[in-house]
Amino acid sequence: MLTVEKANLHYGAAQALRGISLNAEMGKITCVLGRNGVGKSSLLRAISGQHPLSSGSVVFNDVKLDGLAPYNRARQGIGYVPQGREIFPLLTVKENLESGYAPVKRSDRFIPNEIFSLFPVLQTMLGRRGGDLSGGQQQQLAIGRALVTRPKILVLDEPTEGIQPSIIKDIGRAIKYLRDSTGMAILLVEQYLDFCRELADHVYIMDRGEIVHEGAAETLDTPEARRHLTV
Ligand SMILES: Nc1ncnc2c1ncn2[C@@H]1O[C@H](COP(=O)(O)OP(=O)(O)OP(=O)(O)O)[C@@H](O)[C@H]1O
Repeated sequence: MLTVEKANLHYGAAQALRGISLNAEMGKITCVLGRNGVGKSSLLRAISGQHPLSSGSVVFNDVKLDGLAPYNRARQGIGYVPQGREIFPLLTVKENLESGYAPVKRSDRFIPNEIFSLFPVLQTMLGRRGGDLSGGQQQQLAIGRALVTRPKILVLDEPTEGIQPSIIKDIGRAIKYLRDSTGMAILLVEQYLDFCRELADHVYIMDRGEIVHEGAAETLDTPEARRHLTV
């Protein structure tokens, strides 16, 4: 299980996370919802090691991650799919996938077939440049690249952002498959309510750097939860 405890994070004098505590359990999909700018990406950057916490801690399967570099967190099993996907545009799809080899041991340095079963388009486009793919295909590639690192938890930053509905469905199916077949934990932040309602086992809502609601996916339909999500 991933546990974030009393996390505070600053950008200079500006505080983006204010005492955030949450859990993401193995074999469960945990969604963090919230409007623009409430600190969702900052939370994931803190978990993946892209930005340090000012105080508080991140613990994964009893290992304290604070102070570990991103590649060492990847070795601990944290697979991070960043907002905007961050595909290498001039590298091929195959090379982009292979860029996930860095944290894995030599014997695991191959692309698992499962990735092509989940996202067949990646197999047909292996020789194409990452920058030539559509936004939805790049999102699939970014998830594929994270899976190459053999994660125990997949951490996704707005996987539906700017993506057409048919590919959103494919991505939703893939996320459910990964939960059910591998028992990995999935933690995703989103603004797209229906996607979370459909997928989540547990939800949190953030507002201005704080957790303001926590519960089962059905609780998203309560007036109290809606109040934090409407613009
Ligand atoms: N590198 C940075 N330097 C300074 N302030 C930042 C930086 N990154 C984010 N912020 C600020 O921190 C706050 C939280 O931003 P964050 O990106 O975590 O929110 P978010 O909920 O992910 O928003 P979005 O949905 O727009 O991605 C915002 O006020 C934002 O302007």
